[in-house]
Parts: sequence; C-alpha cells; structure tokens
Amino acid sequence: MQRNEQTMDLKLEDVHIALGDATLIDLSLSIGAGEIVTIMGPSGSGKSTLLAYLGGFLPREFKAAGRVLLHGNDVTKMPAEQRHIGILFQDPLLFPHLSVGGNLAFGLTSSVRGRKAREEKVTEALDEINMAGFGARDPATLSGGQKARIALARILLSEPCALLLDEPFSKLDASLRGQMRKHVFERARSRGLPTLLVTHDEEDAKAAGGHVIRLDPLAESV
Ligand SMILES: Nc1ncnc2c1ncn2[C@@H]1O[C@H](COP(=O)(O)OP(=O)(O)OP(=O)(O)O)[C@@H](O)[C@H]1O
Repeated sequence: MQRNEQTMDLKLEDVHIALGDATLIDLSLSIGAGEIVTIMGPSGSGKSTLLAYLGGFLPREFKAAGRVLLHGNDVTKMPAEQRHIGILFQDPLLFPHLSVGGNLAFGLTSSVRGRKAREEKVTEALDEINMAGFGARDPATLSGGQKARIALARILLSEPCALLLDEPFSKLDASLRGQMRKHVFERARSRGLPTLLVTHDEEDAKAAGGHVIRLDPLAESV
C-alpha cells in the first residue's frame, strides 16, 4: 500500500450492505488522518458487519456495494491481508503457543529483515508500552490490561494504514478502560491513523472526541 501524506484517510463511498431484502448499512463517510469516528447502535444493527466489510472478511450471506478508499487506493476488492487495516477486537487474541515477544514479532512486516533488526523492533515496542523485559513471558501469565497493550502493539508493528476498533475496551474493568482508551487513542492520533471505533459505551465516544454515527436497528423481519 502506497502511503500518501496528502490523502491519509479512509473513505467509504455509498457503502450499502444488505442481508436478504433488508438494508443494514447505507453510509458515506470520510475519516481523516488521526481522526476517530465512533459507530454506535443497538445490538444487531450492523456495527461488526461494517467492520468485517472494511476489514475484507464480510460473510458471504451479505450483499455489499460501494467503494472503500484507503489513502486514495481502492481496496474494495482486495483480500484482507493486503488491505493494511489493523483491527483490535474485544479479546486480545494473543497466540497461546508463542511468547509475548513471539506475538509481537508476528505483527512485524516483512520489510524488517534479519533476526537482530526484528528483535530490536520487538524490544522498542515493549519499551514503548512500559513492558520492557516481558518478551519471554507466556501470554497466559499477563493481566488483562497487559494483554490488551500487547494486542495493540502487535497491530501497530504491522504498520497499518487505518485502525478498526471493535469494542476493544468492553471487557476491561472501569479504571483500566480509561487508561486503555487513552493509550489506544493517543497512538492512533500520533500515528495519523484514520480510526473507526465501534462501541456501546458513550464514554468511549466522548473520549474519542470525533464524529458519532448511530446505526438504526435492523427491521424485525430479518
Ligand atoms: N454470518 C452471518 N450470517 C447471517 N446473518 C448474520 C451473520 N452475521 C451477522 N448476521 C446478522 O446481521 C445483523 C447484524 O449483525 P452485527 O453482528 O453486525 O450487529 P452488531 O451491531 O455488531 O451487534 P452487537 O452490538 O450485538 O455486536 C444481525 O441481525 C445478525 O444476526
């Protein structure tokens, strides 16, 4: 993916997603560099479906039309792994068979070559999240907040061009949620990543500080 500082944005052009005869999503949207747009709406209104569409893994039961432009490139038909869109889920989804460092190294792009260079990147990433020395640890031994920070660091090491956040704070307790919000939003902004946040929590939306889009409930017949 070519990065162009002039067009560091994520654009949805006339995106229409339907399930059977029912329209789930009908949306045009532009998210600028470092901007965080929040999507809210009742359960079943299509929030996760929209993220799946943008991520490139929309289940085949859905019909979609429209275009997704990432930094000016049309990614609508691209497979997920070529889109360079990072996705943070509710669960950190760390690989249990890899160490913390192994999980981070998994996120590294192939442009970082050589064992030493890769180890340095992992060390830097751990330092950056105040987890220096955690590289050899088993992910199962980490606290919820530590796992969440590793999950974000792994995504950032993959040098995404945009970030999708699927209720990433909902399983954290109240005090940790505040810290993680700050941690994630600061990094999204400082890296200039256009970010789309899905949440049920008004506090998340307030902290994100950007535009809030509210989806309507899906018609009862579906
Ligand atoms: N693979 C699928 N096949 C058929 N229908 C699906 C599939 N995945 C989701 N749906 C339906 O699509 C609609 C939207 O689901 P989606 O998960 O996007 O909602 P949501 O807004 O993210 O809900 P929640 O807030 O509960 O996570 C729901 O009616 C759901 O049952």
